[in-house]
Amino acid sequence: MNAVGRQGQRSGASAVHHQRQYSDNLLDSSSSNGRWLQSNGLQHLHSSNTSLPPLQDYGYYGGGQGSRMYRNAPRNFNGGSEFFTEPSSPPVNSRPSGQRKNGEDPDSPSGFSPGLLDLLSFDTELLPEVGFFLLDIEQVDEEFLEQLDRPKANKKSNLTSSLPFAHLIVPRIRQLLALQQLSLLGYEELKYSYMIPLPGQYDAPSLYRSVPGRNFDDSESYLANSKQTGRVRGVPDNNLMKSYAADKEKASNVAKIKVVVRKRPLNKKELAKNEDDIITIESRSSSLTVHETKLKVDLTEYVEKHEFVFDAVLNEEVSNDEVYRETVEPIVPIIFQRTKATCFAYGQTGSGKTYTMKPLPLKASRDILRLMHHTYRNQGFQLFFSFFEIYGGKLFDLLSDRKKLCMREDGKQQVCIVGLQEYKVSDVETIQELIEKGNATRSTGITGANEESSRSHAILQLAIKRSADGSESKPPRVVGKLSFIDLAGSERGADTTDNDKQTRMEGAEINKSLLALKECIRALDNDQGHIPFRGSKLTEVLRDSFVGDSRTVMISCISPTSGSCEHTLNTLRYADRVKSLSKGNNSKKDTLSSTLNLKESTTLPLSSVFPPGPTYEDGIADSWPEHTDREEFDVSEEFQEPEKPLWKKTGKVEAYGISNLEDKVRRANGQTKWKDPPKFDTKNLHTDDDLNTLLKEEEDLVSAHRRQVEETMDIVREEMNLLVEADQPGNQLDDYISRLNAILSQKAAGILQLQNRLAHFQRRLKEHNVLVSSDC
Ligand SMILES: Nc1ncnc2c1ncn2[C@@H]1O[C@H](COP(=O)(O)OP(=O)(O)OP(=O)(O)O)[C@@H](O)[C@H]1O
Repeated sequence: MNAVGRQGQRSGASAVHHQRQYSDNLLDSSSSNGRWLQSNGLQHLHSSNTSLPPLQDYGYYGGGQGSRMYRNAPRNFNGGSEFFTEPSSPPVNSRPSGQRKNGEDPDSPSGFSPGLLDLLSFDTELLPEVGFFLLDIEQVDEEFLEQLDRPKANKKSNLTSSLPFAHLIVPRIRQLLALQQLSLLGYEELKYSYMIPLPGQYDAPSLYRSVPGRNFDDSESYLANSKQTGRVRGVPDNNLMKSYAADKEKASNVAKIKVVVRKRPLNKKELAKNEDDIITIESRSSSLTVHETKLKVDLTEYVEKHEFVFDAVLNEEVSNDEVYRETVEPIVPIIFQRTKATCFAYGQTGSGKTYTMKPLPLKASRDILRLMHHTYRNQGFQLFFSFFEIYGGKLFDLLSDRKKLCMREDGKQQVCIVGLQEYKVSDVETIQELIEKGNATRSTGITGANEESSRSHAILQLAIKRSADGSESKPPRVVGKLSFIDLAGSERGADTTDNDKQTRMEGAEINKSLLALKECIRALDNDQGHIPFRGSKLTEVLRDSFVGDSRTVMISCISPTSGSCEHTLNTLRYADRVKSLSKGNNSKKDTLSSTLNLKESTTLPLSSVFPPGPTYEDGIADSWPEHTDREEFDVSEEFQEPEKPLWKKTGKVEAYGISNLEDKVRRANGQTKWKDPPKFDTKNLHTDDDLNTLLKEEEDLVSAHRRQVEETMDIVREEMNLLVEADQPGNQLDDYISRLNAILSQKAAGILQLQNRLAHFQRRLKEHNVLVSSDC
């Protein structure tokens, strides 16, 4: 049984800059704390804490001795170039007079230097200075609390004096424990380092954890305010309750999946060629419109608009800092709460994936280290760094001269990458060097051509580990992980038709991994028991990021020009599917998103078997059917399984309900936007327009069918995974089969609708032909 408490306090004068100093060791045997423990018969607490590392041993931001400065000006997580250094204790001998080493001189509290102290060294004379204390509540039990509260709670105790403020602190600790029991506070949250505001000192809502948009040093500004105003205010009990509940809610508010789109600016070449920017962005509504130029049957041009809504849409003026704030920053704190998070960039070659991804790990590392050395100080967290790539289905270590790596699964189905170098890192400079080294290896890999980077997935992982007992004597275990993936260019998945076999194979592998990634994310967000991680090397490697509490941020990168229109639409459709098919898609914005995207996908008016002909926006009713839309991902050979065997196998297709029918087929459709559906009237048909309409419908039909095929492909792959898993002991084959049946029922309904649609089209074409021949 032991507890470690520390108090933080604000330095004296300056509101802008202030200095912090830390005790050399929380439980220095010569400290007042040590003496207090001894005098109170609690020396066992003392000795059990000697495993704690000395506080000055950070090696953070270059390390070194001497007092380091915090800037107490507003600052956000990413910090950037901002001045932020961690304090450390100056050598004892060099301490200025007037500053007291913790516990050295208990009789002169007025000379007490600001810093973190052991809870047990509280001194009543420090009352105006005391801010909060940190508590390793895992170690706290009722016996301990009683001992702290001895005068009231345990008259028979051998303690000779009570811990100062025990009467204030103990009820707080009990309150926290009660919150945990009420599930308002997770055990993990409670377990590690809590800063508990001292009653009567602050009415600050939550000092113990940073939240986005707030300084890590907010606690200090609270302290500063409190001191400046000289106010001593009570903290209503329910305020604390509320703050914990609110914080918990905040953590759970970090969306499981967040899809952000980033548009890059026109580059020099594009500007020189006077290329059009075809993408308009409405940041406030997180929407964007792609203006696609098409040709009518008479070869006149018209513009078709495709609208999309995502969680955030970033225009070409948005900086990398803002991208970080929008994407990764909110998930950094929760990886200390046993969360595995993945951030990946998706998009065609040259759309800005690397440009976007490159700065993120460094910014995240900075924040992680800041949390480790500040909020989670002395909790035994360690940061590990690794960087590897997947190229042609094989793994290469980017920090070991592209050494080939093997992936293995242990008995507990934990994936480990044999031979992968993992570096323990404690400062940003080292991380920066490692990132640069990995990037250089990546871009000069194999052929040395930059093109190759577009054909590999680069995975940079930041793992937070901690040994079970918080000490370094045992090997640390992963607490949370943040993976950054710079994916292969999405258009590469379509290289399966290339003449070169190598290129085809690469394309198939990329295709497979992009599909598998999408599937895993969807399965994750739907809390499906089965995550189809075996779909590709990429998802297998990321397996541990797909189990437990996970978060995914997808950044879709798009190029602005008309030459990239097709790829841009494919990227946006991929992103849309990742987002809109998810169960968690229930925020206000998301509802808007699905509504809008649904509106866009009304190409097949399912409510009618004989749907009216469409009118396009901008008064453009007709279009020549341009079959320019390539498969979003060409079907790789191994996915080209026929549907039939599946249907036969289950034998239940006819019995399936047609629920979610419209939804399913709408999803399977393209993004073509339609105005109010006009009435179809054969009498008013005008030859060219009608032909355009019909051909446009045919195009839509083909596109719907294409999506059906893609879905079938997914199902086949899913089924293959299921069968593989079913062979393993303990798996429930029945569950798998019924889930498969459910998927197939939706599929069957979709195909049925497609058939109806086809019949309708054939009828209309016939009518059209009759009309044309009578005109002649
Ligand atoms: N938002 C942006 N602002 C300014 N320049 C950008 C932006 N996004 C991309 N660029 C520039 O565009 C070029 C291509 O970007 P980048 O290399 O990141 O593309 P990519 O998608 O990673 O390509 P690949 O898949 O081939 O690796 C680079 O020169 C990059 O500096």
